[in-house]
Parts: sequence; C-alpha cells; structure tokens
Amino acid sequence: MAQSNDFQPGEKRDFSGQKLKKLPKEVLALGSDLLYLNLQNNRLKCLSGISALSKLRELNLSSNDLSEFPQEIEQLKNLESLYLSQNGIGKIPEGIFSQLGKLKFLKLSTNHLKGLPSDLGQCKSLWYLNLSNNYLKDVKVLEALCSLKELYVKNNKLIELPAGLFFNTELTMFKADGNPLSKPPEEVCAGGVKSIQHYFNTLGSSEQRVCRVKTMFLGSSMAGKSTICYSLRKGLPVLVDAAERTVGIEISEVLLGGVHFLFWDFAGHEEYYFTHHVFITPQALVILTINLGSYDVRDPESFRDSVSFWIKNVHLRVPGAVVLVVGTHSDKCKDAEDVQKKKADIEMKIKDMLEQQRANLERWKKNREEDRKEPAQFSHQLTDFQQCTEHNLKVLDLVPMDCTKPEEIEKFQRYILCQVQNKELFPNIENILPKLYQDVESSIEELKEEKDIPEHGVMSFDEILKELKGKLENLDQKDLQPILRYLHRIGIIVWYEEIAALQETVFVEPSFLIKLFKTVVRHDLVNQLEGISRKQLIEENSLAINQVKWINDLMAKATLHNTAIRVLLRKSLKELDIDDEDFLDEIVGTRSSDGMFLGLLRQFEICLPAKLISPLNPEASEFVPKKKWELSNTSVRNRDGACLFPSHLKDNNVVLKMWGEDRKDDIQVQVYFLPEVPHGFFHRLIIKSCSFYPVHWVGKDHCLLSASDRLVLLKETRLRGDQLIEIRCKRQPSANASTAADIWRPSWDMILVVLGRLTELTQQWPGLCLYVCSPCTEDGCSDHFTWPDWKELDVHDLHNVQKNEKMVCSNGHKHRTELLFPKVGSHSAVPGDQLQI
Ligand SMILES: Nc1nc2c(ncn2[C@@H]2O[C@H](COP(=O)(O)OP(=O)(O)OP(=O)(O)O)[C@@H](O)[C@H]2O)c(=O)[nH]1
Repeated sequence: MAQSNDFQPGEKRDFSGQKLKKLPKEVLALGSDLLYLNLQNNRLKCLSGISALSKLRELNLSSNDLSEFPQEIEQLKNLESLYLSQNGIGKIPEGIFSQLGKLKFLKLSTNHLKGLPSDLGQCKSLWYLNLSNNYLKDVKVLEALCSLKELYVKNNKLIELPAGLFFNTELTMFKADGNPLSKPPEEVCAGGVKSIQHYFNTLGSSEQRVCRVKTMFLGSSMAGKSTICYSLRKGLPVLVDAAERTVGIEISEVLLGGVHFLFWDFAGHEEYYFTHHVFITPQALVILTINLGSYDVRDPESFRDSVSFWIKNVHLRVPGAVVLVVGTHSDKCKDAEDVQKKKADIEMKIKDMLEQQRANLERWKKNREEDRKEPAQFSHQLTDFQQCTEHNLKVLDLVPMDCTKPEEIEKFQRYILCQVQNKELFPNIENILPKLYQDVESSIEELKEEKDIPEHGVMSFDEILKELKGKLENLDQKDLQPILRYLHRIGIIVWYEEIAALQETVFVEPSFLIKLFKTVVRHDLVNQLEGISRKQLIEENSLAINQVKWINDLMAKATLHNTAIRVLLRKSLKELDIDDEDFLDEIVGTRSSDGMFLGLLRQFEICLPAKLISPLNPEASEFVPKKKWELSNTSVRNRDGACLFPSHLKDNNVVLKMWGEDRKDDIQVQVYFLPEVPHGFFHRLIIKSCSFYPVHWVGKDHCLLSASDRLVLLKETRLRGDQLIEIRCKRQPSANASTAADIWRPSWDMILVVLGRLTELTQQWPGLCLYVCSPCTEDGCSDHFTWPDWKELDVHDLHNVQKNEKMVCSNGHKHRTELLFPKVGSHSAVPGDQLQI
C-alpha cells in the first residue's frame, strides 16, 4: 500500500472531512499531475470527472455517500490503492476490475455488497482485500487472486469457503468471524489459515454432516422451562413438582427429526443471571418461556420481569439471536380469548420495545453525525453506532401452550424442528466436519465412563490432549483446538479461550461447573448459611458463633467468609454424592490453601478477594493508635479471608460518607450505554477496578477508588432516560506539580485505567454501544464534549487531538482542556503507553 508521504507535495492532495458533495474543480484541473487523492469523510454521491486524474495511484473515498460503484474508476489504470469502505455500494459492475491490473490494495468494507464481479479475480497483484461487513454469500472468485496475502470477510453471509482460497493464494491473514459458516465451521476459521488448510486436508473423504443446535431455555422462575425441556425429551407431558426448582443450568441432549438439540435449562431466578450470561453463547436457539397464567396485561412489572428483562439481556449478549417465545400455562388463563389477548399484548410490547431501542440508537447516531467536527477522530464511535443499529434480534411470535396436553407437546416438537430447519433463521445448524470430530467426542465420553476424566471435569488442555492421545494416537494440539472450540459452541464442553486466565482450562462437565457456582451465587444465600448443621460446622472447625458472624457479614458487608464458602461447598458436593476426600479437598481447599473453587470464582470475576478486618476497606490493615500503620500484607492468604459479592450490596452509604458531596469543579467523564447498562455489568466493573486499586469502598451502584491523594468515584446512574456510568474525580492540587496539566495527570491516569477495564468488560456484550464524553459543568447546561476515538489512540495522541487550551461548549461556556480530556505530559499515563483494551 502506498503512503501519502511517498509522494511529492505537488503530487498529493488531502480533501478529507470537508463536507464535499462533488469533486472540487481545482483538483480535477491537476489532471495527470496528481498521484494521491484523499477524499474520505465527505458527502460525495458521484465522482464525475475523476477520469481526468489518469495517473492517480492512491484514491481514498471511504466514508462518503456513494451508493453505486463509480464507473469512471475503470479509467484510472494506474491505481494501486483504492479505499471505498463505509459507503452504501450495493453492486460492482462487471468489467471494471479487469482494467485495474495494477491494483494491490482494495478496501470495500461496510457497504451493501451482495456479490462480487467475476473479473475481480483478474487483479493478480492484489495482496490486501477487505470485504467485511457486507452481505456476501459466495467468494469463489477470490480463488484466482494468486498474490492475495490478507483477506477480511467478517460479518457477511458466507456458508462455505472455497478450499482453493487457502491453497492457490499466498494468504497469511484471514478473518471471517460473524459468518454463518458450516464448511469450515467458524471455530476452524478462528485458528487462522493454517487451521483452515488443516481442516480441508483432514476432511478428505471422511466428511460428516452434523445438525446440532444449542437450545437455551430462559425465563422467570416457575415459567415452565424444565417442564418443556423434560416433555420435549420424552415426547409426553412431564409435570415437574412445583417445589423442584432448577439450580444453575441443566444440560441434556435430544434427537428430533435428525437434529440434535442440546438443551440448556437455565434457572429462572434473576440472581442466578449474574453467572448465566457467560453461558449464553451465539448461534443458539433461545426459548423464552413465559407463564401466561400469571401474566397480567395491565401490570408493567409483569412484562418487565417475565419478558423484557430476558429479551434485553439476550439482545446485549447475543444480538443476532433467534428468540422463540412460548407462553405456558394457557390452561390457567380464563379462556381462549384471554390467551389471545395476552399473546397479542406481549407481542406488541416486545415489538414496541425493540423499535424504541432502535429509534434511540438512530437518534444517537444522527446526533453524532451532525455534530462531528473533526470526523476522522470520531469515525469509530460512528461505526460502533452503525453496527449496533444493524444488529437484528429475531423474536418469533408467541406460541401459547398447555404443557399438560400430549398433543401440544408433539406440536411444539414439530414447531421447533421446523424453525431450526429454516435456513433464513438458522443458516448453519449443519456443519461439515472431518470424522476426527466425532472420534474426539466419543473418546471424551469413553474417558468419562472409564473415569479417566475426573468427575468435576476440570482439566488442563494438555491433560485432556494426553488422555485423548491414549485413544487417538495421531491427535495433536492443532487438531484438538478447533474441535474443542466446536464442542464449546454447541454446548458439550466449556472452554473460555478468550479469557486469559482460563485459556488453559477445559470444563468437560459444564453442568458440574455451573452447580458449583450456584453454591454461592444464589438468591437464598442467607437461608443456606442458616441451614448449615452443627456437624457441618465441626467438619470445618467452626462454631455456631462463626455461623452468626457469616450471616451478619453477608448482610452488612456483602462479604462471605472463605470458611463459610468451604462449608457450603462441601455440603453441595455431598448432595451430588461426591465423597472422595482427596477430590473434595482439591476443590474445596483448606484454611491454608485455596481450593480450585475459590480460584474459579475469581477467574470468572464473580467476587473480589477481601479481608474482614476493617469495616470500610476489607483490604486495609488495622489502625492502632501510636503504632505505625502499614500496608496490608496481601501475601497472607486465607487467614480471615473472605470474598466480596457486590450483588449483595444494599446501599451506597459507605461510599458516600468517604466521598462527600459532588462538586461542580470535579472532573467528570460520562460513559453512555446503549441500549442500557447490562445486568451485572457494574458489579463486574467493581470487581475489575477494585482488583487494580486495593484501597476502595463499594456500594450498590457506587464505587470509590483511591490511589495516593486521589479519589475516583464510579456510579451507575440515569440522565434524561439514558443509562450511564459516571466517573468523577475531585480537584486536588498536588504541591509539587509544575503545570496545570501535571496537577490533573494522576487523576486522568486513574480514569484511563478504569475506562480500560470498562472497555475490556464491554467485549462480553457485543450488542452494546458506548458513547464517551465529558459534560459541560455549568449549571443548567446539557452540552458535552465528545471523546475522540480513544480506544484506538495511544495516550499521547489523545493529548494531541485536543490542541486548544480552552474549549467552548455550544452554549458558550469555556473550559480548560485538561479538565475535559486527559492532557498528559511527555511521559505516558498508563503503563505501556497504550490503553489496555
Ligand atoms: N397447569 C400447567 N402447569 C404447568 C404448565 N407448565 C408448567 N407447569 C407447572 O409449573 C410449575 C413450574 O414449572 P417448571 O418447569 O419447574 O418451571 P421453571 O421455569 O423450570 O422454574 P425454575 O426451575 O425456577 O427456573 C411446575 O409445577 C409445572 O408442573 C402448564 O402449561 N400448565
């Protein structure tokens, strides 16, 4: 790719971000002298006259309003680099690319392309091609691009990839996430070109077609999820006892009409949802179960609890999911008319809710488009909005059902089968897999039966590979990786490759893992503590007096003593009939060493390790008058150890007492969440941020972090109907700071660390869109200053894009720039110079 600085001053022109609607005459007059032209971020709809620039080697037309591919480009026979991303191009006519024999670099991402012209294959020098975010179903033509080194086809509609693409070209970089791929499946592509080549090589003649779909049952407690699950499995109504509540998630497999359904039955209590979201994975069928009998059309709470809570969370976590809504207990409704009334009400409210969310996003997007002053710096915020508005949660019409009737169960079986076989809804339930996949899966089953895999099923990648090699001699690491990724997607195992701390750990028995979590992540934790027997206390060398303290500390400080966790865990493991003492010790741990369970809780960011010495700051050491106060020794583990579970926090009193009043001259950053702050997000942010700043105070939706003389407050709040997390820091001039920017540096350091953690977290919710700004702090002014694309910049850039000493809001209020944006000196604010995102 040519760079603008490869050209002499007279050979290049930059007209980016000038709201141009047509090509400026002065440019066209340059004719064959011009080699480089940058027209990105304008409003161009056509390019009449561009053929005059016959020697052009690089042309940047990204972020314009082109809806048709400009035909005149065919005359720019010297073009080497062409940028056309973020336009609305729907079609490329035949015969253009056959004229562009020198083209090396082509960017066509984020357009509306449904197909590619056959002569694209004639661009034999093309080494970079970006076609991401289009609607392509077929890329066979690219097999002819023998020089191709980098290819991006993310977020298209590709089902199959042509094998020749990976054997005839020089491809080293290939990205295809977000396609409904069945050959090869997405998880093979995630392993890169080598993994795809390996897939096609091993596929050979051993090709197997496998139809499988992970099916997740979500909905409030008592809605009838387990009843449907069991009944579908049996093909007959199975009535579950009302006292029998699902704890955690139950997993089972059912074969219906040639399709394997992996049922994941999630417990309905909202408290359980905190650990559920990590198990809600893409490309699955979601069955949202609603109890029609108890649903009340006049009560907004009824819709919130039984419908919107679930739909909103699915939307944030798996934005492209298909949600099938089923209304159980139709026999408990007054009559058929009542059933229809409730059905119509729920469908209408869902439609309204999704439309409102969409309209809100559009409104934000439009605002951003209108007030973009230096577009290049804000283009990513816009792209985020664009992508969010394109997410399309498909919610199917509600199916009313009486789970006590055999004919309704049969009808529902046929219905879900019909839905998953609909290629529009589920383009890739069929996967074409090498036989090795089946061999590995069967071998895992055998190893379980032979007890070579421990009952808890928690193993390192290397251990599982070693065990499997005993059965499949030639299996190696590169074979196993995509197979485990596939088994994770369809719900047979759990493997969080993307979480650094869990990369090496494979959970071969997901339901066991989930049951363990439910020991402590549950709505009735206080009851569980109260229910501990004397015998169980003695086993952990504890007394009844300890039990009272455990309960009090949980209720007052949301902290659960590690000893109490051990007692509860031992109890639930015994209930699961696990009595192997060595195994129990390994999981439960002892007073002097943490068991595997505590490690898992922390790795999954469910709780924060804490100490119980100070009521304000669990990590701080005790203050004794006249004795030197020392920093707490974090290496002393477990003695007095406990875990903080933020979901049990009831108010913000402790935080507010330390922080005092908000002040007008606080520096403030607002992070708007669209459509909303996901359930459990703030609690995870508390855990992440407090792990970084050990001196902290926490509350229900507030958290205060401290480092040297700085305090940074985070709070989840609402403003004019929008949800946001606000980050504040009080003015605290440092005695030895020489400039105004230096005074604020330590505060911005902390804010940037928090923002880094926050962004890291948002990756778990792909349906989420963030908008970051600093508000104008004048009384009554609602204007704000948009942050540039801070995720993309390093800290120095962030300083450089704010050139002014003062900035003025649209209502004329002046602010010093260092109070609005991180203005750092010559050294970096965050270790490593780059925001750790
Ligand atoms: N009459 C009637 N009873 C139903 C129907 N569906 C479920 N039930 C009963 O409703 C109760 C709750 O059903 P479950 O299947 O346990 O509910 P769940 O959604 O799994 O609840 P959690 O385990 O708490 O998440 C059970 O007693 C079922 O027998 C139905 O269509 N009609």
